[in-house]
Parts: sequence; structure tokens; C-alpha cells
Amino acid sequence: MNKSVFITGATSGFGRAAARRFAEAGFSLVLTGRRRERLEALKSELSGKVAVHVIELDVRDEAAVKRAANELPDEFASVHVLLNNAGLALAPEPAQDVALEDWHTMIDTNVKGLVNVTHALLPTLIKLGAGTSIVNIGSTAGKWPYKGSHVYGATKAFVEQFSYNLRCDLQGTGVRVTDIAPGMAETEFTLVRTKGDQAASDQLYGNTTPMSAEDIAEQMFYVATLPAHLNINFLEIQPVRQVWAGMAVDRDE
Ligand SMILES: NC(=O)C1=CN([C@@H]2O[C@H](COP(=O)(O)OP(=O)(O)OC[C@H]3O[C@@H](n4cnc5c(N)ncnc54)[C@H](OP(=O)(O)O)[C@@H]3O)[C@@H](O)[C@H]2O)C=CC1
Ligand SMILES: O=CCS(=O)(=O)O
Repeated sequence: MNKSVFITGATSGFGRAAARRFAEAGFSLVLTGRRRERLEALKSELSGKVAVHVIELDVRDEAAVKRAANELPDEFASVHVLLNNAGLALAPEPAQDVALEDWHTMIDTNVKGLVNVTHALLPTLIKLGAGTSIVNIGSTAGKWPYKGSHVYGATKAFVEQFSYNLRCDLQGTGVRVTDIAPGMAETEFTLVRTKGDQAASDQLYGNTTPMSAEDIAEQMFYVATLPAHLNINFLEIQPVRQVWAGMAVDRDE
């Protein structure tokens, strides 16, 4: 049976680029996301190369996630790689100005959604054993604080620690776990974060050299296709032109 990769958030950015990268290597694709028309477009693009199964799926919907995992057609049931990529940041303003609903959406998607999908696919990965991989997409925001990151960064800190803790429990099963923590990459991420402000997105990525979705897809593919005895625990990657900011000091006028 052909190896398949199960990708959450395949309709845009890293997830879509990963679909293309894994297709190049002959993996069967299980592509998921909420926007069906984008899933169908990607399927049309790639199904000449590899088998493609699309599932309109909101990772926050626990029952739907379970169904998606349990009802994979035979051709796609051999999930060797789970790419837990679906996620978002919202509300770049200071914590004290943010609507609680936006915090809940980030937690429900980046934490609970990722946990839902992991829980649903763990039995399959364990059954297949050595050489299988869970690749979780964290962020530099999970380690490095900055203004406006509040709950987003905290959800990505969860992803890092959950990845390490999974490694401990999965010892002996052969299943690998990696947290990839990217810095600034140009995708629809900022458009989503600013609720559609294209100018803000263009400004953030303008006059510099951000990473591309393809840069991150290449890292996803790399960690998931290493020899079966190797596990990259954490892979932090940034554009050369991005570094940490200094400490901020509050001063009297
Ligand atoms: N771009 C960046 O600078 C960085 C991004 N990241 C992380 O990378 C991951 C991918 O983001 P990126 O590609 O940049 O952004 P995009 O906005 O381009 O893609 C996000 C993807 O997540 C999916 N998604 C969001 N919410 C849900 C949901 N509830 N259920 C299912 N799918 C969902 C979207 O699909 P749909 O809307 O169709 O459901 C979309 O395919 C995210 O986890 C993000 O936090 C980490 C570090 C840096
Ligand atoms: O996760 C995304 C990178 S950043 O916007 O927090 O720097």
C-alpha cells in the first residue's frame, strides 16, 4: 500500500506547498481544510501525479475529525505522515483590547484542533510503526514573546511541549514527533490575523526577504523522510533578515 500524508490546512500557505512537495515524492495525499473549492482545485492540480483524497474538515469539530480518520478509503489508510499544520493567529492588538472570542478561536484551532487530529490518527501511526511521523507546526512565537502575540504565542508553546511529551509516550512505537517552529513566512497568515487587511500584510512582508511556504514545506518533507531511526525534536527556522527584538523598557516622560 502506498504511503500517505494527512495534511491539515492544505488550502493555503504551508499546507498547500507541503501537498505539492509530498506529491513530487509520490505520497498519496489526504488534503483537509474548510474551503472545499480550494481543496478541489488542489486535487485537480495534483491528481495527475498521485492519488488525492479531499475532506472538508474543521479541525475544531472533534466528531468530524474522528470520522475523517476512521473512514479513510483503503488507498489512503496507510498514513505515514501527519502534518498538523492548520492554525491561525488573530487580533494583533494588545491583550487588553482583544475580544475573548478571538482567544477562544486560537485555542480551539491551534491547541484543541491539533490534539483532536493527533488523537484520531495515533492508532494508525502506531500500527504502521517505524518511519511514521507527526510533524506539528509551532512557531517562533511559542518561544519568543512579543507584543500582540498573547494567546497565539501561548498556543504555539503548547505545541512545542506537547510534541516533546508525545515523544516520551511514543518511545518504542517507532513514531517520530517534530515541532517545526517557523519565523516570518509570507502566506495568508497576516491577512487572516488582520481580518483581511492586505496593506498590513504587504507592509509586513515588503522590503525584506521573508520565508516562502515552499521553504517550510521543504523542512516538513525533510524531517518526515529521514531514516527511520532519526527524530528531529525541534526545528526553528527564520529568514536571515529576521532576528529577535531587544527588551522594551517603560519610562517616565
Ligand atoms: N506564516 C507564518 O509566518 C507562520 C505560520 N505558522 C503557522 O503555520 C501554520 C500554517 O499557516 P500559514 O500557512 O502561514 O497560513 P495560511 O493562513 O496561509 O494557512 C492556514 C491554513 O490553516 C487552515 N485552517 C485554519 N483554521 C482551520 C480550522 N479551524 N480547521 C481546519 N483548517 C483550518 C486554513 O484552511 P481553511 O481556512 O480552508 O480551513 C489554511 O489552509 C499555522 O499553524 C500557523 O500558525 C507558524 C509560524 C510562522
Ligand atoms: O507564527 C508566526 C510567526 S510570528 O508572526 O509570530 O512572528
